[in-house]
Amino acid sequence: MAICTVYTTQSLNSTCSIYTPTTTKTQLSFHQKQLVLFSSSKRSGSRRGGSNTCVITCAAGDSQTIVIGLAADSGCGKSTFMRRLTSVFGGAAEPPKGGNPDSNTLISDTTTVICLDDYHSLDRTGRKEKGVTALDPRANNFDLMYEQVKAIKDGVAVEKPIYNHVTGLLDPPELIKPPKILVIEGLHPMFDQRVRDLLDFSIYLDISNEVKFAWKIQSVDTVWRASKASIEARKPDFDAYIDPQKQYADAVIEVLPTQLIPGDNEGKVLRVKLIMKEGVKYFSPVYLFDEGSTISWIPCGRKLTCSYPGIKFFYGPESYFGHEVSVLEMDGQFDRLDELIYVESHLSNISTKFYGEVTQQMLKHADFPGSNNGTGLFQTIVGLKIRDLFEQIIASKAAAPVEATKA
Ligand SMILES: Nc1ncnc2c1ncn2[C@@H]1O[C@H](COP(=O)(O)OP(=O)(O)OP(=O)(O)O)[C@@H](O)[C@H]1O
Ligand SMILES: O=C(CO)[C@H](O)[C@H](O)COP(=O)(O)O
Repeated sequence: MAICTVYTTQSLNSTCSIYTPTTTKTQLSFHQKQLVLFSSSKRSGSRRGGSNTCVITCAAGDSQTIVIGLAADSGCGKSTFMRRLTSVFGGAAEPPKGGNPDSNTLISDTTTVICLDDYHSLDRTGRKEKGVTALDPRANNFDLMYEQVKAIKDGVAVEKPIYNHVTGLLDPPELIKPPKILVIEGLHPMFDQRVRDLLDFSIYLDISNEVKFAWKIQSVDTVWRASKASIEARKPDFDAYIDPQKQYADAVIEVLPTQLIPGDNEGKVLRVKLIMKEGVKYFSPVYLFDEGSTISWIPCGRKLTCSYPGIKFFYGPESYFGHEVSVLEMDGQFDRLDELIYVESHLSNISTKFYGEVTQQMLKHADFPGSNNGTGLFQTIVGLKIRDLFEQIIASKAAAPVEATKA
């Protein structure tokens, strides 16, 4: 907390203006805000407010960390999504320099991504002994998770534990300094209400079981039976503790088998839904052609090459866990990523900074899983929406006056 002493006959530096009703010395206190005063004979601002109120307006508004939650089961594309998100902000995301080589943290200029596995309270042996999975709340320390996410949000660095996925042990902690954007990704970012309330935006990756199996088979084909068995063993806890979090998410990316090939369960062609909650501050849902209408669109034709089974978009309003949402759906896959610009130009509210930015991002990461379908497209768009949300929050803080009563 910094103390700011305000003399009404002085002006503040160029980022601040002071409006005060008297010429007497006034003391104000700020949370995480330091104001530099310069002596000047000029008086800045004008009289405003009641006789007992000082108002200070500062352009500096980036002292508080914005917190984003990303929930999903393991192996559901969180890391891929994080790579797309950090790329939107520019700069590479890397583990903390000189730290534990098995750290789960990724730091870039703007973002720090921490993995909530680091709040496991039981290590691998401990879970085995107690007969609980990592998805069980009893295997996680929500008090510490809350305290540390709150501290970071308030601008205070923390010593966060590390869960080592190589050894299955809890390693000594690592220092996490408050970034501009903190992403907490993992199994439980929206499970504990205290942590949930700290989130400025939340996302749930909802991968259907059929698709989960398909992705596991692709990634570890030699032990796919074990993977399938592990998905099945985790399912009761997944259903009890992970899946219900999607009701709290501001955006859900739901991944299902295609409907374009009757009876298809292969999980190669995907039907992906972007479910966007209405009424979320600083977040305006994406729409296709005409906001609020219901539209089914097959873009294949002169401008978009589509081989079998083609591509189908859907857009419309729906209800999701009692919330009003907008849903954008894409079934099928792109043959040529450079032609994605045709689809992008028909979408609105995608928060790009220039024409074709979605297509540029998709082309840049063409080798990431899901780049030829709705998973990559919607992850990229959500990344752009988060950048927009961040910029709006910063701008609103810069514009917001700080009010204090005269001491
Ligand atoms: N959009 C996608 N399309 C196809 N396969 C995908 C997609 N996203 C992820 N996968 C597959 O799932 C695997 C896991 O992806 P990723 O590492 O991004 O998930 P994760 O949730 O971070 O996993 P973990 O929790 O195990 O760290 C990838 O290796 C890839 O084979
Ligand atoms: O669900 C998980 C989240 O990633 C992991 O299974 C959990 O963190 C335990 O990890 P490990 O299997 O490496 O002991």
